[in-house]
Amino acid sequence: MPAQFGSYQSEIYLQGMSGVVPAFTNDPTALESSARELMEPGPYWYVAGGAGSGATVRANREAFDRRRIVPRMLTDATERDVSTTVLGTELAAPVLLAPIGVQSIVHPDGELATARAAAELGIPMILSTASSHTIEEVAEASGDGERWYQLYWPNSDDVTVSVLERAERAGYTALVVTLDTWTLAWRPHDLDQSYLPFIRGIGTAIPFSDPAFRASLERTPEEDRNSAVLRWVQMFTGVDKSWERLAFLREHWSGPIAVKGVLHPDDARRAVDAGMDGIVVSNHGGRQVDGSVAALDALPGIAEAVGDRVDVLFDSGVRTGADVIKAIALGAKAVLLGRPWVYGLAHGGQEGVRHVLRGLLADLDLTLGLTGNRSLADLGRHTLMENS
Ligand SMILES: Cc1cc2nc3c(=O)[nH]c(=O)nc-3n(C[C@H](O)[C@H](O)[C@H](O)COP(=O)(O)O)c2cc1C
Ligand SMILES: CCCCC(=O)C(=O)O
Repeated sequence: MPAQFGSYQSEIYLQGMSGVVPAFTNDPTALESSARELMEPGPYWYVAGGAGSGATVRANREAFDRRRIVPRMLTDATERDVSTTVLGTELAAPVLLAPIGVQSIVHPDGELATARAAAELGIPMILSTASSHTIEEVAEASGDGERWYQLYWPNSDDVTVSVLERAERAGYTALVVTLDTWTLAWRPHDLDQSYLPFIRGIGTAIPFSDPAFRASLERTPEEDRNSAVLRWVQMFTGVDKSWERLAFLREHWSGPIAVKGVLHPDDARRAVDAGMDGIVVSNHGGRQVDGSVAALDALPGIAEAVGDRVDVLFDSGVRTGADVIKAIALGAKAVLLGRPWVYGLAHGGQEGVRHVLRGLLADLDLTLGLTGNRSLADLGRHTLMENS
């Protein structure tokens, strides 16, 4: 049975007829504005901010706005199917939750709330290595939901193996290895806060939970929390790796592996040569290289370079159903959604995340139909027109 996400709109009509309006706005821009009012400035700017002048955050949106969809008429798109398969996982819609760290600074339930909302809707959550709840706690919260794990590749083989084994034992199937944050970028908002929000969020779980990591410390996190957090940052960022070293991860992870943060077609080819199963075209939501190419502008060249040898995923700037359609038309199999559901989390924990995801899925389904398409396979470069 194809999922009929568009029926969400009918639910809203019915609510309206009984005089009830939704608890949260359906407008992503308004949701971000009210999150800004709700959240403390430190956590808000940690989420919303970008590297340097913010040029890449803006470029990501500009690249979407520059491309327009050309709708087709009388194609009988009354029934749609937005399902797809990515890295061996069957998805009801081409959407996953991007890995987002330290979610407890946004809402006390953090990753647990997000995992529950994602599982309710059948959307895989990619759990960040920088999670403020442990791998095992989040796995339990996700029930029978699909689980993917994101790796910040530690500068210690023992810790790497320990973290990967824990994730596999907890039922995580696919691995996403983030390449673009081997050190944190120049982020003025966070520097102005001395990274306090991040330190607060990371201190709640990670330094305390991994046995191999604990063994690497001179004093336990309970004795010296600040040193443990500092050690975490040094160990989980701090060192660039090589393409050849990806073989080590392959040895220690039995499921599919994707690399995240690829923006150049030659790097995409290297990922294929290194035996990766997927690539996430991403500039980390504009948080790493100020002035970087917009991720959407990098997507077509990469999709062309790798063909169907690996699954191409995309993130950075997706806000609406139309954005998902544009990314798929340019060669992505699915997209990762970042900040919008974090603002949902700020508004109402699990309920807020669910609200954002349901809205996006309904918008995608309706917009696909209204553009005259019945499935994702109908989309391609012909779907879009580029404005200069
Ligand atoms: C607050 C925040 C924390 C993030 N933490 C991680 C992380 O722990 N690991 C990771 O690979 N990417 C992380 N990212 C990047 C996202 O996975 C994703 O690439 C980005 O948010 C996509 O851009 P968008 O927010 O514009 O949709 C983070 C992004 C934000 C906004
Ligand atoms: C070590 C970095 C963790 C979070 C992250 O990826 C981000 O803030 O963008």
